[in-house]
Amino acid sequence: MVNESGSETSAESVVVLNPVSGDGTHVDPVREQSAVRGYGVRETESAGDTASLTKEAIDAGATEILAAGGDGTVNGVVSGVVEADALDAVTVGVLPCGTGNDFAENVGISDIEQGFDAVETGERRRIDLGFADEAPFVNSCVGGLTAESSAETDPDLKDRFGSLAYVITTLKTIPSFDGIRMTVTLSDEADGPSVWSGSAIAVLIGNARRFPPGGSTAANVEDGRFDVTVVEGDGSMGLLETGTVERLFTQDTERTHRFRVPSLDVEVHADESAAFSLDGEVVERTALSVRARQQALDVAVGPGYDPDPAGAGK
Ligand SMILES: Nc1ncnc2c1ncn2[C@@H]1O[C@H](COP(=O)(O)OP(=O)(O)OP(=O)(O)O)[C@@H](O)[C@H]1O
Repeated sequence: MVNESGSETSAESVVVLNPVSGDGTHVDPVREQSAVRGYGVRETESAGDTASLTKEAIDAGATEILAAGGDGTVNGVVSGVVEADALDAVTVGVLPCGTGNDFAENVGISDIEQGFDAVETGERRRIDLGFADEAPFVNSCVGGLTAESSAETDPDLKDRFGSLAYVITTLKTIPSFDGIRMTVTLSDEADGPSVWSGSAIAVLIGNARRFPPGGSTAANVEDGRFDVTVVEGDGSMGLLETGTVERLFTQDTERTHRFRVPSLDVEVHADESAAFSLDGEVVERTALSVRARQQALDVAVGPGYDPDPAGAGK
């Protein structure tokens, strides 16, 4: 099959390749493996391409789309599947080529070869998909201070904290910070809504990723619930040391509030806005409605996938 721009595409199985993910060393191996295994390759040329290339491939008949990149690329591919209205028709695979690769890790895929193998012979699971208003996210939606550009964020911090690294970078670089005044309305069919209101450093909404005080960062991603952590600000926080900031997000303190709910609404109070990072893609908002759509996304998972990583439905 030949597309509008004249390049070859494989109709059914397409790799959407971000050549600038990670350190770029993945480009040749991904191209080679795709050719050997008979996949079409669509390569992004600019930041907004991932979703549109995915949608084009689906419109041309693709039923398997492999995201070759990091978490931002997975997010772009899933956005393209949603735009094509193809959640019930398409399986998403992941070839981990980014800096952090949180999502790949949480679905049990550790390298490029394993990503291809998962699509060809692995198990398919339907996992939860988060929506922040209309925008999907697979890993996490992290709201906090207006994030500094991702370029300033240390790759090691990104590796360990994923999207949260942007908030941590900002906290470490601003001279003082009072917290963002917000109201978080958490809804659970069983218990009805509950409300948290106050000054927050960050609100962390995990779908495939949890933000626990130690232990695994993988979440149960088939239970239709988010792991939500609100980290409260005390109104007198000065420039913080790296260790202090990291402890805020890795330990349970009197400032940490945890919830497990299928939906929540975040409202940032008048005259403030917050940056929300959806799998690392940053948007500014004063209000956000966040919903889990249970088992909405079909994913080719690897041998290390554990549907209930923390045990007993946690
Ligand atoms: N051809 C391109 N040129 C410039 N930017 C691109 C291109 N294709 C995609 N992007 C952008 O690259 C960004 C980062 O991609 P991605 O998250 O996959 O890699 P990463 O940051 O190295 O990994 P991770 O998120 O796992 O740490 C995304 O925001 C995406 O929009």
